[in-house]
Amino acid sequence: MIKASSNAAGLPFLPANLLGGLLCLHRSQSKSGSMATTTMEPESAAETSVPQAKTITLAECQGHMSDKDCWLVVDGKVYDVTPFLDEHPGGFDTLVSNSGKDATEDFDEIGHSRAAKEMLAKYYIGDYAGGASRKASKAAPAVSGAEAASSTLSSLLKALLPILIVLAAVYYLQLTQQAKAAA
Ligand code: HEM
Repeated sequence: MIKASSNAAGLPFLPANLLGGLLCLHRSQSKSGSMATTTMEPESAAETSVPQAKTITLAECQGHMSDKDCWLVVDGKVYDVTPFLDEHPGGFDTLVSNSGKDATEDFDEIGHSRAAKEMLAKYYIGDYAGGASRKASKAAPAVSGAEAASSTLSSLLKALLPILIVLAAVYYLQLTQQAKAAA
């Protein structure tokens, strides 16, 4: 049985301690979650840097936005589609107008065939420094089990918090009534 203690103002410590403990637990969980991410980063960077892909920034891509020199980004990768401009069944202008930016959304919206997706490899020149594009960033949370577990715990605590506050209030009222009855 857990006993409640009182401070100088006669307030019971138990609910506050209970809540405080839970909040600390929550905080330490989030901290360990972020620590895990930072400590794991160099490892995964080392793993991915083995093939030594060139990283290309958005600014670099923006220097290649003409019908003579055309770079675009699809799914976190940069493609120099200059030799393909005249062959593109969707027209060279669609490629030029999608150059110098992340064209993933437009590329996907067209519903390009598997053959078209396989053609991409022919024009690959490096990885996009702007980070994973829409498709890649959607897939990322699914593979991170630790992050998913941490967010589940976080939402569980958020759901429990109002209940704990109500319980603490009821408990406090009971104690004050008992104190009044005893007086
Ligand atoms: C490097 C990137 C790209 C490659 C290799 C590529 C390749 C192709 C190929 C092979 C087709 C023929 C249809 C198919 O097989 O799906 C096609 C059609 C098409 N593409 Fe692309 N494409 C690229 C980027 C883009 C982008 C960024 C757009 C922007 C909207 C675009 C718009 C279109 C359109 C409108 C068609 C015609 C679809 C139709 O007539 O039904 N493409 N593309």
